[in-house]
Amino acid sequence: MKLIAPAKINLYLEIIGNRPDGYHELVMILQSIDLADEIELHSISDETIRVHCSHPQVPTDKSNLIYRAAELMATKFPQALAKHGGVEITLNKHIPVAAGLAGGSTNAAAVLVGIDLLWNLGLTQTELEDLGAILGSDVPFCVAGGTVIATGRGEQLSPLPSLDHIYIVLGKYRSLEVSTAWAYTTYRQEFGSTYLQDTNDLAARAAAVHSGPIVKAILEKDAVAIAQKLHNDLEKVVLPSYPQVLQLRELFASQPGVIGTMMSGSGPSVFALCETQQQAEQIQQQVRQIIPDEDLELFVTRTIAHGVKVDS
Ligand SMILES: C[C@](O)(CO)[C@H](O)COP(=O)(O)OP(=O)(O)OC[C@H]1O[C@@H](n2ccc(N)nc2=O)[C@H](O)[C@@H]1O
Ligand SMILES: Nc1ncnc2c1ncn2[C@@H]1O[C@H](COP(=O)(O)OP(=O)(O)OP(=O)(O)O)[C@@H](O)[C@H]1O
Repeated sequence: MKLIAPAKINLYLEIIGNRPDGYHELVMILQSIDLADEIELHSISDETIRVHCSHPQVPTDKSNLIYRAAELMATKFPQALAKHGGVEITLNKHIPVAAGLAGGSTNAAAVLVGIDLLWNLGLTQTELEDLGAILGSDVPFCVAGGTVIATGRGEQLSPLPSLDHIYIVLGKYRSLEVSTAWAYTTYRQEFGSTYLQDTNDLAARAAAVHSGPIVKAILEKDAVAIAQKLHNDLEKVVLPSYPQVLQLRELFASQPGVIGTMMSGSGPSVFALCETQQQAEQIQQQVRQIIPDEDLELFVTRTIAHGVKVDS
């Protein structure tokens, strides 16, 4: 079985409070993009989990989110494991690693969906999302995909009408990795005093985003209005610490045809929104001429309406 595991960008990321579990209360708008990994998955006779990936930055031991997703399914469904045997999983990596694009999260989501099908478990999407939440805050979204408002620590999903064919130029320096935990911890240290405390205030803030300008623009499929309302609180701590990311963001913003630009998630990926594929390709070429450094990976991709799916 072969599955497609799309990456994501954050069109909106607001940190609104602390949680008792040490995570942050968020209001986000997550968007699936065409840049994706491929996951091949098949049953093997013994009850083991084998992970293969040739990417130098991706571990193939038990720390890999692919392994952890398969292990979770084996733990939750021991009878199915005994009946069908273990799984051998091969990851063909295209999504930059530790980039703010949910690379590991979407791989985990693909394994949950794939094993559900392989073992004929018949799990609902909500059940798969709930299993995903055990593995990481972005995994439930990666199961669902499309255009979604996410609250809580990112696992409470409220789907929006999907955006597709908004074109994107995405840039990530191979040598840069940003720890998501570092970004949130640093944000808390610097801005934690602004956090909302009361549950009702948190709910009111989430509702305000739901009825606010960027969701209105999404409902109207107004790409220019969406691009003007992009937001990411984590830029406040990542950009000052990573000047190359700030430089790339400013370079994107200066290119004709770019309607908006933002860092994705905890970075260091930066994306620029464009209205046509031709504009995106021209911007990619222009940026490559300005920054010939091969350390900078540049992609042209687009918004899509789905998350993890079986490759037809
Ligand atoms: C930055 C984003 O990618 C935006 O979509 C997500 O918020 C992070 O999603 P993720 O990488 O799946 O996050 P997890 O693997 O669950 O958590 C990684 C670390 O990020 C921090 N974290 C994550 C989510 C959240 N709501 N609050 C947090 O403080 C925690 O320190 C946690 O230990
Ligand atoms: N399947 C996987 N693919 C990529 N990285 C993985 C995987 N499994 C574990 N990792 C580890 O997870 C770390 C974070 O990688 P990942 O690509 O998921 O970050 P990310 O895209 O920033 O995630 P998010 O946007 O959810 O914060 C990497 O440093 C890598 O060592």
